[in-house]
Amino acid sequence: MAASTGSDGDLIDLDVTGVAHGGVFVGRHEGRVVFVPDAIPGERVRVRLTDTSKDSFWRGETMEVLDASPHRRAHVWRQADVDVPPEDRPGGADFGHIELAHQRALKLQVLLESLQRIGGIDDVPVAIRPASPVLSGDGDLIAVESADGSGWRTRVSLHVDADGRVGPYAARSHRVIPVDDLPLATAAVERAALGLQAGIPGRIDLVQPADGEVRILARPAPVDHGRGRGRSRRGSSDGRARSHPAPAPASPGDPALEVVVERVGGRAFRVDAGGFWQVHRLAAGTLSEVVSGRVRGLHADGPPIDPDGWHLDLYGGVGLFAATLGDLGGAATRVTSVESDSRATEHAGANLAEWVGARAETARVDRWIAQAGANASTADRARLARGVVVLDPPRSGAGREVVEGIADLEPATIVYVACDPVALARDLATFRAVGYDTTTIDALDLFPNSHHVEAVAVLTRMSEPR
Ligand SMILES: C[S@@+](CC[C@H](N)C(=O)[O-])C[C@H]1O[C@@H](n2cnc3c(N)ncnc32)[C@H](O)[C@@H]1O
Repeated sequence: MAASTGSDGDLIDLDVTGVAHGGVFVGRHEGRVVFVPDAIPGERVRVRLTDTSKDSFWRGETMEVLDASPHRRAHVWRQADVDVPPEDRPGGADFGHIELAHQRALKLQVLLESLQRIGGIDDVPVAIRPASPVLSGDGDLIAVESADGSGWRTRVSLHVDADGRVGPYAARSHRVIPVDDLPLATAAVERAALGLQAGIPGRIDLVQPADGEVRILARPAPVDHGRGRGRSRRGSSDGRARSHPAPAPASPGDPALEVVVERVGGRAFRVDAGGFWQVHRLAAGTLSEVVSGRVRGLHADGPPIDPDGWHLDLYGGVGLFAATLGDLGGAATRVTSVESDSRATEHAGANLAEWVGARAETARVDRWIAQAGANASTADRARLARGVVVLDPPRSGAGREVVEGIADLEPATIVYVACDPVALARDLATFRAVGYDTTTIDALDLFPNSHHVEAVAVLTRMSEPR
């Protein structure tokens, strides 16, 4: 078939047939793949082409819905709806126009397709579910996911541009969009955000830890002494996200370094206000519960984790999953949390103080694993082989070197907590090649109204240790 012709700015009508990784939808125009946001499979939409530079696919933006899916609803964020000009739609809620149950079905589909296509995994049943509710000791509901998936963000980043505008970035852009509401944020974060006055250009993080009080962390953009030529502090005029200067790192006395407390069940975790903590108000509890439940499920007849094992929490942050393992193993649990951020490690040390065998180490996981592989004594290797390794890497995943290094330690069980389906699928394929089978995968909707999905995969060793 002759290749279709088209230019940026052209309008085409597109039958949307599928969902792709990254919050975009896909259709074909005269045989050529076109990716568009703000649509739903089954819809016919009018699209303005925005990138026709590639032969293999084009990109566009949805201007109008010609034939709506029965799963379309009024966008949870009014300003992000399809009747607003695309350049004025704030980013961060790219599934907000879809009924919540159908959002979950689409996320599950993306995960399953990644697992099959990239991971070669098609024999593990996977279901998706919302965040778990929090119950009181008497079983009363204390906190629950909202019916429309709003009000969950305890952390929000806004931006101040050079003209003093405050707001989120527009979708796929570094253009600041002033907004009237922030429906994904908790009510307190939304209130605080909408009350912000413009300050110096840069980022403003709003954080609501367990005490309920919102911290406002101003992160001015670093002064660019000419080294960042070609990068723009005001964003690029074509509306696409490009290289952007990161805010200056926190310095002593910075409110980002204030120590706040987060709670999971009855347990308190110290964390820097500007440090990493799960964003959804129910996420840390949900993930801890799933990890704990799956590990317990492997050993229904004995202790949930081997009391003689050495257990690891890799990419451990302030020790959330090390504590989960500690709760499973009891006071003497030997568990090590490995994390590259030294302040997070410091907090992990305090958070894990009740376990005499717990340690928190500041290191890059790849280096720590390589050293353990090279230097562990025979006794330590035997303990590691009886242990559980939890890993919760950033979006890019763990990668081949880390996966092979973990496999070299031959732990009995691996629990992989993932926030990117493609990176997870790639790493699971590597794990399989080095002797680990994926036995269960739980998909969790911890980012409602966005395309993001969390997954917890459990892997077990295929054969006896060497
Ligand atoms: C997704 S967070 C998980 C943190 C923790 N498991 C939790 O749930 O609170 C990933 C963590 O990995 C850390 N990190 C990123 N790259 C790392 C690396 N190469 N080695 C060690 N830690 C890393 C980050 O600082 C961050 O704390």
